[in-house]
Parts: sequence; C-alpha cells; structure tokens
Amino acid sequence: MSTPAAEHAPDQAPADGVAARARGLTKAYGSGETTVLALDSVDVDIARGRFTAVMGPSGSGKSTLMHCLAGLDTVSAGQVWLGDTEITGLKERELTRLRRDRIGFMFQSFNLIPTLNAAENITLPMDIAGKKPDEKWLDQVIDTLGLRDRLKHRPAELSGGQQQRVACARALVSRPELIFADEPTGNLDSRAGLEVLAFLRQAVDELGQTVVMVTHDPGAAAHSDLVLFLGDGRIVDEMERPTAEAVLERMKRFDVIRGQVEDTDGQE
Ligand SMILES: Nc1ncnc2c1ncn2[C@@H]1O[C@H](COP(=O)(O)OP(=O)(O)OP(=O)(O)O)[C@@H](O)[C@H]1O
Repeated sequence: MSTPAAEHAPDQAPADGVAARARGLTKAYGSGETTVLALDSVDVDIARGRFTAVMGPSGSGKSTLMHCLAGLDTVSAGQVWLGDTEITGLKERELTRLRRDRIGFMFQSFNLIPTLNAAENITLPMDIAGKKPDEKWLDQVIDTLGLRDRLKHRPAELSGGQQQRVACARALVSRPELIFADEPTGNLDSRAGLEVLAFLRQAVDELGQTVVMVTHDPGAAAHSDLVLFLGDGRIVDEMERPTAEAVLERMKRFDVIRGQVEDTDGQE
C-alpha cells in the first residue's frame, strides 16, 4: 500500500505487519543531462504474509524498486527498511549478511548451480552461511513444492518448471522475511508458469511467507493479493484482489497515455 509522498518523515520505522518499507525512495542513474530518474520519491509498504505484484511498462522502475528494497542497489535519496532494520546506510558486508539471512530470491533464469543436485541447490545458501536447515520445515517445503522424487537430480535433468520449483524451495528454506521474485515465470511455458505461481501462492497462504513479484504478465499478477503499478518511477495505482482482465485493462491505460505523448511529440 502506498501513501502520498507528502507524508515523509525522517524516520518511520515500520510496525509489525510491514515486511519492507520505503519512504521517499529515489534512484537516479548517471549525472548531468544524462540523468535517468528510475525511482522518483516512492513511498511503499509491503504487507507481511501477503503476495504483492509489481507491474508497469518497460523502464518504469520495477527492477530498480525491487533491487533497492532488497539492498542489491544503493539509493540516491530516501529510506528503506527490511522489518525494523533500516538498510539504507548499511555497509556492503552488513547488506550481504542481511540478504543472505533475511531475504529469498527467485530470478527468471533460475540461477541454480549445474553441478549440484536439487537437494544441494536448495540448501546451498544455508550451507554457505554455515547454518543447518530446520529439517521439518525443509521437508514441508520439499513436499509443498512436489520435489521429493527429484532431489537427486541435477538441474539439467529437470524441466524448467521443476528447476524454478527448486529455486523457489531454495528461496524458502531459510524462512526469509521476504521473497523477491523477478519475472519468475518469464522462462517457463504457461503450464509450468502456472504451477510456479500456484506454489508461490501456497507459500503465502500455507507457509505464511511474504512474496514480492515483478512481472509483465497480467495472468501472473492475478495470483497476487495486491498489484502495485509503477509509471515513470512512481507508484501510480494499486489494485486489491486483481483479476487478469482488470490488470490488462489497467496496463492498456499506460499505452493510451504513451500514445498520447507520442502524438503530441509528433505534432511539434
Ligand atoms: N544501471 C543502470 N544505468 C543507467 N540506467 C539504468 C540502469 N538500470 C536501470 N536504468 C534505467 O532506469 C529506468 C528504470 O529501469 P528498470 O530496469 O528498473 O525498469 P523496469 O520497469 O524493470 O523495466 P523492464 O520491464 O524493461 O525490465 C530505465 O529508464 C532504465 O533505462
């Protein structure tokens, strides 16, 4: 849920129900005349235990928002919190630890290690952190994702959908406060994509996880509880309990605005 930019206060650490918060989040790339304002004073609260989708035209700032919320990118101005930890201002080492311990990631290109089997890929982040996974939770994640009979397979021996399920299990295994999924269905056929979305939905509903997903696909966004629409680096709209049709209609309005701008440009 976004709030008007005018409400900035210097310090607004979030309450319990908020997994991540940004206030006045601004990100500029480049300098001088070539500056691109990728995020323009964004205020956003990501509700805990919910599935939030981020949509918007190409270049509207979706990935930048996700990267800044996840501490993968520095901000130009504003504040970001993960839970009650303000991450803006943390040193790279602290950010690395925070990402490792408190955030799960899923990417379009699964990012699995080809020489490790599914089970090893799932527990890799915890192994690197020198931590033992909670066996009961690990079992639950593996069963929820239907990976029990695939654990000894290497990524090349798995379908795209199965590989993304392994990536999903890897993101879930440490019970992160937040899972960021960047186009998780982008490389999958529609059936495998639907399967992965259903698992993300289950992770929220049955395992109590919090998921933020960037997507271009209105059908994918329809699996979320709330869609945030970005336009030119600002949150311009949001939609609760989205349907694919309603999201598609909303996205078409960006095209109309863009068309009008192009028409005006053409008249000059
Ligand atoms: N490293 C960078 N250097 C310069 N400009 C950048 C960089 N990363 C992003 N941008 C610019 O910032 C703006 C927002 O980019 P971003 O990738 O966040 O958009 P997006 O909505 O995720 O786009 P897409 O849907 O195409 O992935 C764009 O104008 C982009 O060109």
